[in-house]
Amino acid sequence: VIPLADLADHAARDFAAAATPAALEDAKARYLGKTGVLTELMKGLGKLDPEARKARGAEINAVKAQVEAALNARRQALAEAELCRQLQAEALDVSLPGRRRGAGSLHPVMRAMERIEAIFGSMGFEVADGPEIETDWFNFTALNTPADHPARSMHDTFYVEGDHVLRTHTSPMQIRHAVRHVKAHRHLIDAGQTMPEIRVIAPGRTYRVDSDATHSPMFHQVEGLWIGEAISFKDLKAVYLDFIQQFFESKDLELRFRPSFFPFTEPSAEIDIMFGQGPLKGRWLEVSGSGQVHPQVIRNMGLDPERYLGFALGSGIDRLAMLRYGVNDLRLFFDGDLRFLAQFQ
Ligand SMILES: Cc1ccc(OCc2nc(C(=O)N[C@H]3CCS(=O)(=O)C3)cs2)cc1
Repeated sequence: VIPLADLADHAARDFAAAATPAALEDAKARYLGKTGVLTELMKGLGKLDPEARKARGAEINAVKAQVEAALNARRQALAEAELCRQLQAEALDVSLPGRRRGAGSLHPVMRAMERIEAIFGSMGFEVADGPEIETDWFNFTALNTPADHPARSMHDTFYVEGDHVLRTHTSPMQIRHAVRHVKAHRHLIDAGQTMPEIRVIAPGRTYRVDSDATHSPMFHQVEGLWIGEAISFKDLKAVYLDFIQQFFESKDLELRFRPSFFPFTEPSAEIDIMFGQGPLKGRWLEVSGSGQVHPQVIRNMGLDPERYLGFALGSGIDRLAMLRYGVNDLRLFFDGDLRFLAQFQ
């Protein structure tokens, strides 16, 4: 049995040893509960005479108050310890940088297309647009491609119902633009006055039945057309050299024409470039086709080929983008893999 005088200290040590609120409630019960020490002492008061009971009762109440004070102090301490633990556990480091919401970005082929449009735009070329599903006339016939030409075959061209095709190049847009331009200036032409030159590029999606590391069924082309009364190969070379130097941001590159054949140009030439530095240094790279627009195509625009002439060129935008960005597999452009695309933020 603990003497009354030591009870408060004893209880305080008991409460201090209680590590959790539940343990503290158990310790509390030992002193203040139904069978607690203090409760038993109070019960013992009944045996005493009134005088002694009053005095003893006061002594017990004084100790009870000390025990309750010790109990509340411990409750407070446990509550603060719990709060401190929570604050530690749930602390937010407000100095951390915010979580970025990944910003989208333009696809590398579209970046190349916009770059090409800006460069030709600075040389006075308009940008034509037109349907991706084309008629046989605009995709082949108007471009002097004979009925039995291999390009028309099913293993090269996607046919959709009727005699429509998925355009195999962006040339149809050039023809459409030229026909509209000639119609709009018919009055000047017939009056023997000067028709404003046709100076247009036609960038866009094109489709061919082909698929490997350097060919995709859908790819992107840009074609250029400059028609006037005295436009020749020298203009083509000047325009193309300026374009390609700006596109690759380098004057340290050479350009050469290599004789070739296209139904819509005569004479025709492939254009190769060679970088003076970098990983592709010293290698001739085919980048375009070009030529003097064929007289029949001039006629199909509604112009007299004895009076109007000019050049045309065509380039694969995906190919130019691959060269500019060092991409070695065309299919990477179309996989939609964010690890690849994020490099072009
Ligand atoms: C009215 C009109 C008249 C002539 C035209 O000639 C467009 C031309 N294209 C090429 C050419 O070689 N193109 C290909 C090269 C790479 S590619 O991406 O496969 C397309 C040469 S001349 C176009 C429109």
